[in-house]
Amino acid sequence: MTTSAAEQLSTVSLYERLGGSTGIRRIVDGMVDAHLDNPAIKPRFTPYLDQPDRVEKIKQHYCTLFEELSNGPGAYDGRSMHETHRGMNIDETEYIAAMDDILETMKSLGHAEDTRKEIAAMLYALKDDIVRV
Ligand code: HEM
Repeated sequence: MTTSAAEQLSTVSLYERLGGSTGIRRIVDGMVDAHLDNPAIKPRFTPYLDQPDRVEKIKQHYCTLFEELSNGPGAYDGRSMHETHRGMNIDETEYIAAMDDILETMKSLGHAEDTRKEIAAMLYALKDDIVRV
């Protein structure tokens, strides 16, 4: 009996499909580079460039968030999404721009469409804690 690609996919956890902790770090590095190159949201992030320690901490928090969302070993230990983004007055256009950066980074790293869609759905579920809070 042969196993279809869809059946094989369903047996590999999202965390594994992301490439584990190393793969997640690659996504986060690419995503931050993309944010810094994206005119829609770049000004939000450039002020942190002279604080490399803080950028590294934010990246680590992003990594643990992705690990937790994908049922990997990491547990998110940063501030809540609401607390982190409260007072920034982030609008929908910025939110979509950030999502696009993440999904385009994943695409360029070779992640399958199904995997990208799962991440998109997870991130979209966080929207109400990030936009206009
Ligand atoms: C796609 C949805 C988003 C997710 C999952 C997300 C997640 C995160 C995480 C995990 C942190 C680190 C929190 C910490 O270190 O305690 C963070 C920080 C930050 N996010 Fe977001 N974010 C999203 C969208 C956005 C958008 C759309 C903007 C603005 C355009 C934004 C601006 C920031 C800034 C400026 C920080 C640094 C805050 C600080 O350290 O003071 N984020 N975000």
